[in-house]
Amino acid sequence: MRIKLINPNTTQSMTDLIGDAARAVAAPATEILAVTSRSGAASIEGHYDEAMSIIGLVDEIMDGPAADAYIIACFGDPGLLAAREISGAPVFGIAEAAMHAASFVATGFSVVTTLERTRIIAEQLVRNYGMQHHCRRVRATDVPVLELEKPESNARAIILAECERALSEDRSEAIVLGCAGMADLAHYLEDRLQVPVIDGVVAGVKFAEAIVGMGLKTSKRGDLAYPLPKTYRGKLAGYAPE
Ligand SMILES: O=C(O)C[C@H]1NC(=O)NC1=O
Repeated sequence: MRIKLINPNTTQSMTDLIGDAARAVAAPATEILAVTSRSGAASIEGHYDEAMSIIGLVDEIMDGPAADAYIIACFGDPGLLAAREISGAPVFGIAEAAMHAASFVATGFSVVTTLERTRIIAEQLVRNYGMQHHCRRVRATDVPVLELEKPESNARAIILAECERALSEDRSEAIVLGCAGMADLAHYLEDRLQVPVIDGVVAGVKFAEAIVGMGLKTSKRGDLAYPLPKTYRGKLAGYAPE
């Protein structure tokens, strides 16, 4: 099967890191196609960045070789429901996938993400996904997304310390990494924390393999049916549903 992993920000180095994490766990028969959005923000850190990322995400679903499943590799799961509308193939957001994976291996988990403003967005996702009974707390580290890959940011140590506080203060038994750019930290953290540390990229790949393997596709009844044909005007005229 082919899984298309879409980084909706426009930073290729993050896509490379995400693709490596996905390929490390993909089954031998799974092809991982990791792509970077061709339009939008270098990093997605807020509602406006998320909104502006959706056209680039849609382009990646509409263009190029068809995939058996799509993964939105951004912890805000931007455009997840719109992507499910336009795709027959299953679409996964890494936040939703990571939270469900954590709920299978721990009674309670904490999310450790980047900025305070994305912490608030992640809290909204917890409620949207019905994870209030499993997620003990969402924590911010104040490490900007693009600083994660810079050794001088000391991101590893900062994130490890926040995870340790989560285990001691939140009564959590697992950690969800709240940014696709943390995908390379899961083993480092798990070795030191001795609890499950879930990266949504990995969770997304394995859930995609399972759902596709079950022969399931996105329901085209109700709100996830293909968009209604209509006229679009202005800059988005070319995106009119046919
Ligand atoms: O909101 C965040 O901090 C995480 C989110 N932003 C981004 O560009 N990739 C992400 O996973």
